[in-house]
Amino acid sequence: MDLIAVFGLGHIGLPTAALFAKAGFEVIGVDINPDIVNLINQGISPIIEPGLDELLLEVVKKGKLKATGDGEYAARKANIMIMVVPTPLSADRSSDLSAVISASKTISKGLKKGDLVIVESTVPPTTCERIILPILEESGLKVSKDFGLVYTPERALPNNTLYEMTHNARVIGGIDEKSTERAITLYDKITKGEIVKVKDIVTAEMVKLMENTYRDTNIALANELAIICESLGIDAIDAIEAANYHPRVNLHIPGPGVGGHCLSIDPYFIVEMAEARGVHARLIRTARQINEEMPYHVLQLIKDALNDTGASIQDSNIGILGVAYKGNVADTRETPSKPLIDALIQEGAQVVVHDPYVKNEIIKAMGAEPVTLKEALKCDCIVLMTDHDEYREIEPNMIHGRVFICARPILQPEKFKEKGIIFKGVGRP
Ligand SMILES: NC(=O)c1ccc[n+]([C@@H]2O[C@H](COP(=O)([O-])OP(=O)(O)OC[C@H]3O[C@@H](n4cnc5c(N)ncnc54)[C@H](O)[C@@H]3O)[C@@H](O)[C@H]2O)c1
Ligand SMILES: CC(=O)N[C@@H]1[C@@H](OP(=O)(O)OP(=O)(O)OC[C@H]2O[C@@H](n3ccc(=O)[nH]c3=O)[C@H](O)[C@@H]2O)O[C@H](CO)[C@@H](O)[C@@H]1O
Repeated sequence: MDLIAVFGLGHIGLPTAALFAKAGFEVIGVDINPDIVNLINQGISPIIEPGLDELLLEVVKKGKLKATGDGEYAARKANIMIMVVPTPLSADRSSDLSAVISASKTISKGLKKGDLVIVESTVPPTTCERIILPILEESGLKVSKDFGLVYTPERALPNNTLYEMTHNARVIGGIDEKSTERAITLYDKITKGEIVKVKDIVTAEMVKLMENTYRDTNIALANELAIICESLGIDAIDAIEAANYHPRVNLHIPGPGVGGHCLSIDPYFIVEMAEARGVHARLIRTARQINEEMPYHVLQLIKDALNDTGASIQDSNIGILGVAYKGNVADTRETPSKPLIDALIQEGAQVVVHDPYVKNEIIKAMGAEPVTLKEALKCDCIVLMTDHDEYREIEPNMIHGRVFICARPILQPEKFKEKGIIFKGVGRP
């Protein structure tokens, strides 16, 4: 049986490694962070994800999954290498492929005849052929003749990762038929969903970006419609719900912006590649701009609501509910709460934060003071930014301040307004 090395033991790499280990493979997990390696070798997951704690403990106890910081050793031992390292944006919004380049160099040092390299990291189209392949060939081996190369996007939804990783359709595109077929046989061992073979590696890279761009663009549409509904004095959530009764309409949910390591980044990978070819991805770029401006729309709602009470941001304390990028996760990457907190602090507000999932040190690093929910609800102005389930239980009598800004449509405005609370929300009249 193939020995698999997974490079990058994060939100996607760790569940992937654990699932292959559970399927019976010997798996070596590689990570450059020694704390992550240590925790995993004790069977402790550094990531909060339903079902992962139990699965990890089981495969580590059985000796099926071992973590290491020594990538070269792992590459020499394994015959299948899966790359799931991060691909963030640089400050100028171009792709930062430094982790992909570094992992490719490590794999190249241990590459052997007959190996298969699989890329799962989300990358701009052509990255596998243009950047990863030449590094792998620095080994002296030739692709197709000596080793295989495949791109397969991961599309699991955080907070439902294990289910979606095994049940979603899996798209696979290889550098040649042999690579593709070998990857199909491999992923078939952990996939109950359909396996979709695409013609080439660039198509597979592009599929991933198209999916997230579709979602980001649709959320931008919902956000723009929400702002228009606010100006009309009508409830965008009611309107969207009614519109979605149409059999061919599926409007998304407006909110305070789009966060996470995927939707807020991946569309820029398309923009980057399009621009390099002289194509202007106008819609995709505009959608990003609309979503990135949403935290400042929330800021305006706060200002307007405080103004209604004769107060201002400078003399108010603000309680933010939620800094995770979405409900019921601990991930704060690209969270819309961060630009809002920055803007509030810059305008002189006292900012406290409650988040049941996010560690206090992460909240402090954002420049805010972590507090309990009870304390946050005592603030002059409360701003609900994340749709954690816990916040769905908030009742008007739990609130001490007069202003409640609800950036997610998870509470009924009327209930709060009836009690004299100034309630404003994205898309709410
Ligand atoms: N998080 C998601 O929901 C999701 C879903 C689908 C695809 N993706 C893509 O998967 C990739 C990984 O995302 P993630 O959310 O798992 O990231 P993550 O930050 O949670 O994990 C990445 C891990 O890789 C490690 N790492 C960095 N450089 C390394 C190197 N050179 N060698 C070995 N390990 C290294 C880091 O220490 C970290 O533990 C990204 O390209 C992302 O776009 C993410
Ligand atoms: C195409 C798709 O489904 N891709 C998924 C996505 O996972 P994700 O967790 O990043 O996705 P979302 O849940 O969409 O959240 C993103 C942000 O958008 C906000 N949002 C969402 C819906 C809405 O109607 N209104 C909103 O405002 C939400 O609060 C949050 O900030 O990318 C992963 C990595 O590539 C994929 O693997 C995974 O399949």
